[in-house]
Amino acid sequence: MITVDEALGHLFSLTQPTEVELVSLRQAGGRVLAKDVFATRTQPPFAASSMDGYALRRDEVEPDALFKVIGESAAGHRFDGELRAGQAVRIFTGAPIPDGADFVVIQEDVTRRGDLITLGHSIGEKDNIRPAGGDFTEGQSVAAPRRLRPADIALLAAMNIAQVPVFRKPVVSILATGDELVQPGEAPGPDQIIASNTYGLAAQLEALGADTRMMPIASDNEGSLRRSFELAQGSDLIVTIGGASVGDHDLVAPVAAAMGMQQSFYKVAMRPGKPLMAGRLGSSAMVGLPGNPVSAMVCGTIFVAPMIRAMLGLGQQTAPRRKAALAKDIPSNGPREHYMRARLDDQGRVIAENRQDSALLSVLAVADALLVRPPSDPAQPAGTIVEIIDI
Ligand SMILES: Nc1nc2c(c(=O)[nH]1)N[C@H]1C(S)=C(S)[C@@H](COP(=O)(O)OP(=O)(O)OC[C@H]3O[C@@H](n4cnc5c(N)ncnc54)[C@H](O)[C@@H]3O)O[C@H]1N2
Ligand code: MOO
Repeated sequence: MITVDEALGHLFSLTQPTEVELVSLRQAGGRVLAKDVFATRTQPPFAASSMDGYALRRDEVEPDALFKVIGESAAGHRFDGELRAGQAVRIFTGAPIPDGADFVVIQEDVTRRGDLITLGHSIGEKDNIRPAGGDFTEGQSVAAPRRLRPADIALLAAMNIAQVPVFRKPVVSILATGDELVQPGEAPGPDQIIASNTYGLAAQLEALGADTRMMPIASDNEGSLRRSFELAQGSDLIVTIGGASVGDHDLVAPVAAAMGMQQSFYKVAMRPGKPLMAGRLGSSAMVGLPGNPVSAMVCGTIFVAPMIRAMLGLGQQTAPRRKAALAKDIPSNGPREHYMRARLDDQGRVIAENRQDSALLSVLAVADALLVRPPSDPAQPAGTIVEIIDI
């Protein structure tokens, strides 16, 4: 059996970033910027007022000074003339500073009568002017790769970048196998259960930016599995679930092999997730996840999610870990790396769930984190610092 890190190394060598496509700004949120982009303009393009008030000359500011208001500068409509000594221009937030002015007094500090204003006694030093280019200048870049957050979208919009180069969403076909499975909403027979982890995995990978396709459930026979694999052809990644172990009905590996899969590995020293398999099938990377629902979801976090990030050009990174203190003792671990389902208490300390069976979705659903136990880790008392992966 290989280690989790070795398995990840193999999985990364099966992936490559997808091609670059241009999408409109409205479609770009959450996508990964594939090329550096450059501001096509300067913002603000002119010195602008940051307050509603009066533009005038700084060297004329003194208590009780009197000015004549000679016009108005509003956002979108500048004052066309030039301001001279003793003059002020009514100005609003975002409006261009008139030529000749270098200071804005906020209207709260001014008394106006007709077209005359008198300054108050506590004007201060702040000029209330945003200089041209104070936010960004033409040619300034936003560097790729970067997952575009709402703030990035606003910045690209301000830079007048309407079409954004992003990595194409990797197409992931998800293929459940097993005679016992029916889709949610269908009526299961007496020996059947509902396919669940396929839906969990699809939600997980969609949230990361994959375009997931749910294949029909394959029955436990060669013909059915073959048809499902054929339907999934051309995907960037084919993820099978179930049929990965050593039972008589575990046909994923033999059928994939008969269809030409070049296997990179089978079995990883981890718990849950031991019977993980991967390889290349035609033009697709293929990962065979174990069927136990929690095993499939944990492998989704530890293996498939990093593959998707790599395909999206975000580099080859393991699932992010952080440190936390144990709130309760934990028993010794066996020979495989263990990803225990765990909760965080209100002080951020971690508590391993009592029941760790890889069939228990209700336990996974209330877990906040996976507590990572190294192979053969001895029992640990409360207070020990451990590594966790937020889920
Ligand atoms: N003799 C051995 N038996 C098993 C071993 C072993 O090493 N020797 N490994 C165990 C481990 S660990 C796991 S994990 C499972 C993995 O088995 P498979 O990948 O072959 O999965 P199945 O047998 O098809 O299913 C296991 C379990 O999960 C349910 N299942 C399957 N697919 C789905 C789905 N899409 N949604 C919900 N539930 C699903 C299935 O009904 C089974 O209950 O093997 C152990 N056995
Ligand atoms: O490793 Mo299996 O994935 O424990 O349930």
